[in-house]
Amino acid sequence: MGEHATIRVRLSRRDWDAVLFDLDGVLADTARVHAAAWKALFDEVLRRRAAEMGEPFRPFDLRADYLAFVDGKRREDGVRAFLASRGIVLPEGSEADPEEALTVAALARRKQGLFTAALEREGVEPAPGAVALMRALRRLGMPLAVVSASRNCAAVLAAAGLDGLVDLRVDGQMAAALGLAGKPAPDTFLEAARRLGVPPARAVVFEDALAGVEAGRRGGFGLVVGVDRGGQAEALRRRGADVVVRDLTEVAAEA
Ligand SMILES: O=P(O)(O)OC[C@H]1O[C@@H](O)[C@H](O)[C@@H](O)[C@@H]1O
Repeated sequence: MGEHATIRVRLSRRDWDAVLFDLDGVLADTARVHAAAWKALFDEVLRRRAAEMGEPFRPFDLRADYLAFVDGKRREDGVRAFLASRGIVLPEGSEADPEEALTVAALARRKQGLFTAALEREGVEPAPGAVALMRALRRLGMPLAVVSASRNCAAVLAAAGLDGLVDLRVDGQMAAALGLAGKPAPDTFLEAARRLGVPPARAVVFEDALAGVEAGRRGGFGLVVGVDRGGQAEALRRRGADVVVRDLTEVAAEA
């Protein structure tokens, strides 16, 4: 990306009353950390399965499988959706399951261990353009929320130095406490709009996940901006993005 990005979206305070951002892959560069943790988890399961069934090992695809089945969804929904794509249905299990159990609960817990370790190893950076756009919007008095499926949302926001820039966080922990359905259901975005006191039609959603743009569209948000980290612009449009940008350097704030 050159110094002067093409501006594809201009957000004015006259047109919009709030902006709701997804976190991983939109505000922070953590989508790759999640994807790598998912791959480590699933490849181990798939290897075990292949050995048991005498079948060839077909690894988790960091790009295609992540984007289609896991991205943007609650942790347990990601476990179920990817394994279902390989014809594998596991028992739900419970928090009491041992570490190596083949249950949804045990796999979700292992994913968290892998994610935390990777985060500590690699750190988190804000995504390109995120800080500048958030600051510019705040100067205009635009309320900003982060709406994420992640139960690590608060920690990631803080690690990326973005926690002081948002007015509201609706994350995986709040969704679990309130019983809100995860993306692609619109519930978490609608909860954010409700808490900010703005009608969805006057709010903008930024999302990089297919499940996320679908949630924005189903929620009746005024503008759904897809963020394409590479190669899925068309798919984002089909699932509900009104416009697609490559990153937040292509978005400007205007009075
Ligand atoms: O496991 P967590 O941190 O609660 O996050 C759930 C999901 O959060 C989403 O934001 C990510 O796109 C997914 O990769 C991740 O699995």
